[in-house]
Amino acid sequence: MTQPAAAPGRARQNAIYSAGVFGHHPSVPADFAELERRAEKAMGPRGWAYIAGGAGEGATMRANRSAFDRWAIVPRVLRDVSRRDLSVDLFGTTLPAPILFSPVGAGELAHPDSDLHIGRAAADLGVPYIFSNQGCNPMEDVAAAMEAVTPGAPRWFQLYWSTDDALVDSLVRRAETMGAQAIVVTLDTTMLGWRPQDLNIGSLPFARAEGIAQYTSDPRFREIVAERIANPSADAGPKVEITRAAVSALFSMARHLPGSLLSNLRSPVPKQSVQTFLDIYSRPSLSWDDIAGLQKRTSLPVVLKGILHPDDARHAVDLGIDGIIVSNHGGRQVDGSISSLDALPDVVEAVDGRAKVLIDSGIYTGSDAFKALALGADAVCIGRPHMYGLAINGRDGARDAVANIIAELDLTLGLSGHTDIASLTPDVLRNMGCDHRVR
Ligand SMILES: Cc1cc2nc3c(=O)[nH]c(=O)nc-3n(C[C@H](O)[C@H](O)[C@H](O)COP(=O)(O)O)c2cc1C
Ligand SMILES: O=C(O)C(=O)c1ccccc1
Repeated sequence: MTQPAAAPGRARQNAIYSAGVFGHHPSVPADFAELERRAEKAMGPRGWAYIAGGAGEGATMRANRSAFDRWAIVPRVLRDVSRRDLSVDLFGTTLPAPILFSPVGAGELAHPDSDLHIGRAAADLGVPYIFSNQGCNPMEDVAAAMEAVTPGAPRWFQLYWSTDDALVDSLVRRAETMGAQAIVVTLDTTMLGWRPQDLNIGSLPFARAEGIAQYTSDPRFREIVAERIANPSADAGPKVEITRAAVSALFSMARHLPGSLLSNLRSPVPKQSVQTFLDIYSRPSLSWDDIAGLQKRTSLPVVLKGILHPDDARHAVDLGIDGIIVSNHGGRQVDGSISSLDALPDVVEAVDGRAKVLIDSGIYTGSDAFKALALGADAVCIGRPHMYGLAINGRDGARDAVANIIAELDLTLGLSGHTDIASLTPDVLRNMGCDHRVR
């Protein structure tokens, strides 16, 4: 029997091997270790520190990876796996695979116009791109770029809850208008974690106006900036020194700022935009009441990102939340945190089918995705791999880094004796209790 066109594993292998006959190399390496090495070479030191870096001594990042090694797949044979279906339903949309692009801010450190390229990469694959609130391109531009590739290409919006509620409303309205299918509220970054790689070189992308395009393109944000310029005493919060690079980065986004102000190079707008962002982007006082309020303010499904404790998961579903992303932010926030995979089974049990459960942090291969799905995730989100692909080869690199994970997931599914995602349960794994891989 011929393989259906939708089987991504063999199609991808065939494409790579066939191109190899003509001396063409794939756009990105097929394994994570080499992907990471090549990305480091492709990025500048500030980009590498920010994107690859983690919290503290890196224990959470290591835990995210080693958790996968404690679970072993126990393959079954002779089950006719010639036809496989990776599709899953999420909030009324059928996805070709249970995979999403995690929201990643300040991506321009890896590649100019990062979000446009990632958006096109996600649209190529037909899997959702969760736009970051700390994006480098306004969400409307990214949505348009995705539409140009595939009309209706799925996209979600990730929100950081500002101290200014009118800004929250404005961002949510814009997300609804640009066609977002869900709002993801990130809960684990109300303050920036302790990040030695960035601290050691004194680098905070946002202080250089990297990753603030959703703000500088927002009418409410501009209003706040204008108010602060008119009334400097309204200016609050710790001051940061705004570099010349930040000012020129903001001027390069000229079309998102009032032209009259930009025509004057001594304009206070760029400096005030950066300072305003730093002052208001996040509210550490955020509580469950705010989340309940948000559900009343949008018709879109609300997904909470950064949940690790089953009681928080229970609280979320009791409020009628539509989805949860089990995540420790890729190990970038709390050093010594539980890994996402270790947190997953208890969260799945607490949610008990009342909401969708997604996971990210340390999912770098198709085998990792298989294990997370078997432990009860409805879908998995991919963070650094797509950023590394982007750094190495732009849109094609971002696309192929994720295409490789989908391809390996498809092959792992079939080679383990399964033909669809729904049939994956914890029974397909064995807990080995400790690292069992021979390295
Ligand atoms: C460079 C970088 C920037 C990130 N920016 C955001 C962000 O703006 N919003 C957010 O919710 N998560 C952000 N995250 C976290 C990711 O969404 C995701 O949780 C994490 O990358 C998953 O871990 P992984 O990189 O090991 O796959 C960022 C992660 C990285 C690596
Ligand atoms: O770097 C991050 O992981 C991130 O999500 C973030 C978002 C806003 C401000 C600082 C960091």
